[in-house]
Amino acid sequence: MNKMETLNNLRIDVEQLDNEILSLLSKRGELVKKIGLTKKELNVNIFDPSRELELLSKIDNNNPGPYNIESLKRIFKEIFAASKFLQYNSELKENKPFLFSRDYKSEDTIVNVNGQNIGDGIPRFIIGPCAVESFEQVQKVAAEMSKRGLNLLRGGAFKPRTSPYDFQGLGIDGLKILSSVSKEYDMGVITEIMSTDQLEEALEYIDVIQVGARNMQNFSLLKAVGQTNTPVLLKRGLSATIEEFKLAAEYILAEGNTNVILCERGIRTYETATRNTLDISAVPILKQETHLPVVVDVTHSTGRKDLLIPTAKAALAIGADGIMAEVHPNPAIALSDSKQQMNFDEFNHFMDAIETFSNKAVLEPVNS
Ligand SMILES: C=C(O[C@@H]1C=C(C(=O)O)C=C[C@H]1O)C(=O)O
Repeated sequence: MNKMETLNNLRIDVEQLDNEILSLLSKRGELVKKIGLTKKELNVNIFDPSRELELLSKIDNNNPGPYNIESLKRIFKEIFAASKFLQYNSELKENKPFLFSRDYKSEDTIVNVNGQNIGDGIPRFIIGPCAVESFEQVQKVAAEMSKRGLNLLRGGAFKPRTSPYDFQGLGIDGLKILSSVSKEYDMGVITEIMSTDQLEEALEYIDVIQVGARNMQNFSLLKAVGQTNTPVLLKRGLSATIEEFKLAAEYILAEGNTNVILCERGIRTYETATRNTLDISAVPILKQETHLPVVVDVTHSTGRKDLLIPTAKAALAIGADGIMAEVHPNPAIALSDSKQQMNFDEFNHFMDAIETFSNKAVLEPVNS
């Protein structure tokens, strides 16, 4: 046998052993999963450091060589870590699909807000000023929306501003304005609540609680809104992955509130041409992987009025259930986001363009 053949034969033996190690690891994995389920019944922790130390010391005592004990410890610590992962995941994945998932519920969730079924296949429009500034300001916007048959009114009363010196919103007075205007025009009110202590009082005035991007992982707020029956519009965090976004929704669903609407509002990237980068592919991913309605906030994702029409068209074309956009009677003097809110002419032009587009899309479906 020449040297090359010897090498090949040795490698064949190594592969044989690798297969045996794999099958032993697989058997170990199955045992570890059973241990995990037993621990769950006993209500004890998955991670057991003293058990791991005991196993490492046995490995040290029984080590026949040639590997040194430090190498073996690293290998076995990896095995322990993979085993704990199996135990945590067998609990989550095998016994209980995530409540947001299509595995848990295959049909689309439809959230009814003031007679509008968000998620039923018809595009919905959530329109209003960035911040509530006065009764007249909100009333003017509502009147303009009403002319177009729109009845989902947004407006911020509690404003999470980047600078503490910027306008922080009118608070409860802002909610009262939203509520009385919405009664006058028969509209549903969507507004952001920033903390649990605002929640109870706010519920008297609003129809949809918005959890803003900066609060997407405020877990106590998510749990608190989950304990209500009021629909929740959950915005994607500034730098949140889709996985983190879905898990934030899970916090709300796990408390029993099934009326959750997801809102893609752009994410932070290196790109500076837009305020945020609209992650348009998040829409079909969320539609595939969750049963929840998905809306796109074209104002915050772009921060540019010239991009509102194309991004809204793209959002609807790719499967969004609705569009959120900001409108102000006089954006130049708005107390927040003055550059990105539409005035009434721009708003009507926007709606004309989107209505034509979505009717056309319905009449002439694009064959893929
Ligand atoms: C399997 C167990 O759970 C964990 C994983 C271990 C392992 O892979 O051997 C050991 C201790 C625990 O941290 C166990 O407790 O026995």
